[in-house]
Amino acid sequence: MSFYLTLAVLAVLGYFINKYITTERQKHGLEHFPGPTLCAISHIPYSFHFLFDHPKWIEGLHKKYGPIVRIAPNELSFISPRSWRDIYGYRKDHLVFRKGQNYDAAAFTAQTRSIVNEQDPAEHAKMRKMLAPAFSDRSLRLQWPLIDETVNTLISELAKFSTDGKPANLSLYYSLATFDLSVSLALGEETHSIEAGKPHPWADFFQNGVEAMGQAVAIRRFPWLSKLVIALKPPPMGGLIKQLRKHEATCIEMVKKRQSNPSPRPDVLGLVLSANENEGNTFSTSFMAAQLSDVIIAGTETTALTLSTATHFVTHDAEILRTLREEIRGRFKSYDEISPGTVADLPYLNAVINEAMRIMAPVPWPPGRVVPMQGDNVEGYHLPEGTWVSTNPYAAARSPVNFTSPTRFRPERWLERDGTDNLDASQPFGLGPRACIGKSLGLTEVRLILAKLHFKFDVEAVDKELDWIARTKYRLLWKKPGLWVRLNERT
Ligand code: HEM
Repeated sequence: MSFYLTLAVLAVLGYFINKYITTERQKHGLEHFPGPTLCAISHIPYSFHFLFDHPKWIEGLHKKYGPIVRIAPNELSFISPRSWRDIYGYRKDHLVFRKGQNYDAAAFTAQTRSIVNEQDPAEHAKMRKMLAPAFSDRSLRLQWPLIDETVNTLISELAKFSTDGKPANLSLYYSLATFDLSVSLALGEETHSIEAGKPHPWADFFQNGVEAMGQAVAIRRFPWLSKLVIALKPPPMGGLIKQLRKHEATCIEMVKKRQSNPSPRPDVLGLVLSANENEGNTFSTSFMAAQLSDVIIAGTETTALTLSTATHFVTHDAEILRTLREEIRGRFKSYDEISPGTVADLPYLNAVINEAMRIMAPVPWPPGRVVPMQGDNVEGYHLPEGTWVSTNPYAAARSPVNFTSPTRFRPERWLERDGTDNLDASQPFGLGPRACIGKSLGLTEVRLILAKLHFKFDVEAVDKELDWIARTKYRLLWKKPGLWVRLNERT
């Protein structure tokens, strides 16, 4: 009897679970899209993976389910070049897809909106216009001497390793250099972490605080949990929230300091203030600090990761290293000829950089957007209003649907006239109105550092077996492993 009773209870339970799953699957009108059942009914898988391995998880889902995957109850992930254009680009007679709630977890959101997290397209356009004068070609030219000076400091410090015959950890030195560059170019503050050979105290935030933002993104998908965490501040969240507040206070202090010492130095703050003064615009200190915090966060580890990925793959392939060296050493007769103005058109160097950003997208999270009023088409499918969508930068650029031998580092694919790769599937700087405002600056930094490095030194990897992709951990941005090299200065 008890056997039949158990069977009956299980049957009823099974019926209700099945009914629940079917109802949840159909709730958002996305039941026709493939994906794991748990993702269709719960945010748990998305949030869990957001804490640890999101890009690699999404890459795996696309391999299993195809080019469109339902990754959360109300959310689809895409990988095609067309989806980049549909979701992020400008389309005639279409509304802009605004940023989704993932961006609410950024620094300063409790006080003010900023360029990265502003969701309203009209408000964002105003902010972008306000910051644009600092990122024009003219401004970049004014910043060239500042960039050159910091890169020369980096190369001089690295030369000491060559003299001492000790290996250097380029992962570390790239982060030190891009941090010094970002702070100097944003705020005019000198942090001298290259010379110190270790991160500036403020730079701690850029690993741990950014990681905290990633945790906040994961938690915010469960509003009750989010409230609980804010109220109880359990470790490590309590410490990380404190660190976020400290970072905000540091930014505000630095902006105040710079505002009380007006100078003609062409840093972002100076350029923005003078351009907007002419227009009669004024901004609160916390508003400016939020913008500069974004500029520093957005410009530091993205650039450092690109440098590290490029260096890793170049030093693990003798043919690529030889071709790159020949191009750089063939183009320049002396070190002093290498400058921000002369490194732009080295085709093989640019191909190496494009390939590094393809194989390891520096911004690896899904840049989520929301389908606007009355729904819209993405990749030919009409999606209901409010659906969350993204093209996954990591999965798209590493998909065999878009690239032949996608896990192979092959700069030549960027130089082939009639190659078969869908190069447009790799969009490391994003597309459309929210694309990277610092693209030219970031590329100038990367080109200059790599050109000077390979002109000055023969660079040799210490760990020939290092698996860069496996050892680089996702923590909203990437946490890089050590990249140890021997540097032999050329005579
Ligand atoms: C290799 C280097 C870089 C890469 C790959 C990169 C990538 C990106 C991407 C993908 C976005 C769009 C993010 C989104 O939609 O959520 C973005 C936005 C942004 N980036 Fe970069 N970035 C780099 C360097 C820089 C630098 C050097 C700066 C400034 C100094 C910078 C400042 C910004 C800002 C302010 C935004 C927000 C733009 C907006 O929403 O209007 N980035 N970046």
